[in-house]
Amino acid sequence: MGEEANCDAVMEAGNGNGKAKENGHAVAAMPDVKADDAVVALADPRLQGISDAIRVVPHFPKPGIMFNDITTLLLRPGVFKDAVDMFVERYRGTGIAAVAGIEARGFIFGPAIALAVGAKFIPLRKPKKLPGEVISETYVLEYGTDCLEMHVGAIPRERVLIVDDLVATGGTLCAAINLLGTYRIPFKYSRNFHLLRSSLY
Ligand SMILES: O=P(O)(O)OC[C@H]1O[C@H](OP(=O)(O)OP(=O)(O)O)[C@H](O)[C@@H]1O
Ligand SMILES: Nc1ncnc2[nH]cnc12
Repeated sequence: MGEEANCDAVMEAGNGNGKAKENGHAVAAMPDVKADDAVVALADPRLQGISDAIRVVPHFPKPGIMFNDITTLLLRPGVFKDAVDMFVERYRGTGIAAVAGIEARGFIFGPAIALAVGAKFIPLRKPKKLPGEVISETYVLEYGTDCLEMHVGAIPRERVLIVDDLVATGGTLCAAINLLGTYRIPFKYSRNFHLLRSSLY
């Protein structure tokens, strides 16, 4: 331990309360992004198309939830490609050795990004899906609790990009960070996690 932080937490294509759709921009949870990068990202014309392609379904799966449905984006190959490309362009050549995708929607975007940046893919799965020895992290969602698991043999010692479709409460992303950090995140970085957690909840 004592090494520099080497796990980037990324991604969303809308947020859970529909505000990302209101301002017309996808919101990215990128704790390592500098202000200048954020301005460039918001100015990217592809973001409007991505935002427009995501259907917002009110009161699904229960009253009060504004559900950001990415299946409508997947029906438009050009926009789907834009979403993948934006992450590939940001992370290609940055030393990402592994992409960790969160089940299930992180499995839609993660492998494409992994292949394009030349990284391996690590599935972070829901409980009782992985056959080998696992480590687990339970977390709270907008509509219940859940758990993520990762094969012990997949624990990366390298720079990892976490990919999912959306951040709502941030509980899933924090669980993924905790899971990846179980054996390798130094104290210095844990403090950053705390800031990330605060900003997302
Ligand atoms: O920020 P949070 O409040 O944690 O919510 C975001 C998570 O919720 C959704 O997944 P969900 O658990 O619904 O599972 P699914 O991908 O299998 O539909 C979404 O794909 C994120 O993983
Ligand atoms: N508002 C939302 N839309 C889509 N998926 C979600 N997962 C958690 N909250 C969500």
